[in-house]
This record gives sequence, structure tokens and C-alpha cells, in this order.
Amino acid sequence: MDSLQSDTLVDTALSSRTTENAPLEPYLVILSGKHIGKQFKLSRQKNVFGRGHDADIVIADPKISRRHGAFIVKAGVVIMVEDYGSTNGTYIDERRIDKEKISLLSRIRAGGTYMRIDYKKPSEAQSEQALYQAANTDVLTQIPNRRAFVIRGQEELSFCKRNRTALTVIMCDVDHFKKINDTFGHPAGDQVLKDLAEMLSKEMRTEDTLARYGGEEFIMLLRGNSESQALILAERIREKVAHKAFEYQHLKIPATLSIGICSRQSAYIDSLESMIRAADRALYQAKKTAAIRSRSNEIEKNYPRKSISFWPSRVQYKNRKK
Ligand SMILES: Nc1nc2c(ncn2[C@@H]2O[C@H](COP(=O)(O)OP(=O)(O)OP(=O)(O)O)[C@@H](O)[C@H]2O)c(=O)[nH]1
Repeated sequence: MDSLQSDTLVDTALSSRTTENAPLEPYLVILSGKHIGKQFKLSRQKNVFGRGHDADIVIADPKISRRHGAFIVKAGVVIMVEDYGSTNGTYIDERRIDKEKISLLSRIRAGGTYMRIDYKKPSEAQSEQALYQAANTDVLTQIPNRRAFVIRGQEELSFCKRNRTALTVIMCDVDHFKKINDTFGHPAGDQVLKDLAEMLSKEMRTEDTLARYGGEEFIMLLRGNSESQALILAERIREKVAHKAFEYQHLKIPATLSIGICSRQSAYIDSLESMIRAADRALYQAKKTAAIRSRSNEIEKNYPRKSISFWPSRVQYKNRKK
């Protein structure tokens, strides 16, 4: 498409959509990756995007540079995207660019993240954002829900296959959660789940995903983690939770986790579902047995039992290479 055509497209879109009184404003819409569906208002003349926290638009994609590039806005219209000499480049319709005009039809890619530009009224953008939030976020803990996890997981799986990296699923379940509810009350149980979500989020890297998978079950997806690294992370989490004093209205609530792990090299992954099933089976085993176990190449090793605060907690580590 030449630049004249692209200008005409933006003009047409703007004029046809400004019939209602509020002016249309430019937004960057994320089409893939961790922030899929998210919209960022382009409110500056130069809107720097990147993975660094000093960027105007922070995108958690490890293949995006800290200050990757910028969207340039003039008179309310996004006219250009510029690459700031990023390692992995910026692309328009899969063509690498330095600085180039963009249109409503342009599909922009930086790292593994696809984006496009749209123009909308702030109220329209807000309601779309609210819908996106509601569909993808767990109301209680404010972390991604199961649906968001599955969407993200499929993308992660494609990434791992393309880049031949390993993928790990970790499932954590609060032990005897029913007892927590029965002893301290349902709101106290809610508080434990919220605090847990916050704790687990802090253990994640930007490229990892944490979600609430069910009632008292959390799931993590770790890119490129070796089995032994995953086991170290699981142990750290289990220890931290066992030693944390969860609190609700001055009541101290002890809680422990059981953890199931499935770690596979990309060549051995058939589907995300099979990995989740394997991690779930490992979790089930962890619940049944009191030992901290590692299972690698079908040889089981027993690890010494670690300190337990109140209720027993176990880690079952399962490696299912075919
Ligand atoms: N407070 C609270 N409780 C929940 C929530 N979702 C599920 N639950 C409760 O979680 C409890 C889960 O109970 P079970 O499936 O028996 O599991 P458990 O008591 O943790 O037992 P084990 O998994 O064998 O250790 C049920 O009592 C649910 O009502 C929630 O959002 N908030």
C-alpha cells in the first residue's frame, strides 16, 4: 500500500467515526502475547514502547528491547512507527523497518508481539478494556484466569517449538483449604488466596505466566526452565508459603502448598493439555504421599522432608519424557 492510500484510509476512518460528538483518540491494540486485547492510549507525540519500566508503553515480551521504538502521533493521528535500533527489530506486515508510515491496516510486530493502531472514543476503549479484563482476569485475585492461561499457554507452546526451548507447568494447590474456610471463615480463605496470588506473582519472571486455575489451585507456565530449575523454584515457593503468616482480621492463618510439576523439552510436548494433565497427576501424587519426591527418567529419589508449619506439604516432581 502506498502512503497516499494509507493517509486516505486513516482520514476515512476518522471522519466516519467522528460523527458522534466525542473526538476519536489513537490507541495501540495488542493482538498477541501476555497483554493480548490490551489497549494503550497514545497520548504523547512520541510514545516509546519497550520492555523497560521507563517506556511509555511497557510490554512484557523478552524479545522486545527495553526501549524498543516509538509511535509518533501528529494532530491526533498515528503517522509513524520508529525502531530505536532494537536487537530483534520492528516489522510492518513482516517487513523490517527503521521508521515508516503506518495505517489502520498495518500489522506491527516487535519481538513476538503483534499490534495494530485503532481510533476510538475514550468511553469505547474503556468498555472494551473492561470486557477484556472481565473475560481474562480472576475477580478475587486479579491474576489471569484459566481461560487467559490456556490462550497464553498455546502461544507459549508455539514459541517453545519455534525456539526449541523447554516448557514447564507447575500446579500448586492449597492443602486442606476446606479446613481453612471452616476454621477461619470464607472471607479469611479469600484473603489467603489473594495473598498467595500476590506472593506467587513476585516469584515469576516477566515471560512466565501465573493464573488461578480453580478454587484453591494456581498454575504457572515457565518458559525454558530445566527440570532442576523448576524444582528449585517449587521448593522456594513451598518454603515461603509454609513460613508465611497469612492474616485476616488479626487471625494468623497457616497454609501449605502441594505442588505438581511437568517439565518437557519442546520436542516431547504434544499439547498443552497433556502437560497440564501430567502436572495435575503429579499434584495428585504429591497430595497422596508425604515425601518430597523427584521422578526423573522413571527413577524416583526421595528428598529429605522439609520443615512443615502446620499441615503437611509436599512437592511431587514428575518428569515425563517419552
Ligand atoms: N474462601 C474461598 N474458598 C473457596 C474458593 N473457591 C473454592 N473454595 C473452597 O475450597 C475448598 C476446596 O476443598 P477440597 O477440594 O476438598 O480441597 P482441600 O480441602 O484443599 O483438600 P486437599 O486438596 O485434599 O488438601 C472448598 O471448600 C471450596 O468451597 C474461593 O474463592 N474462596
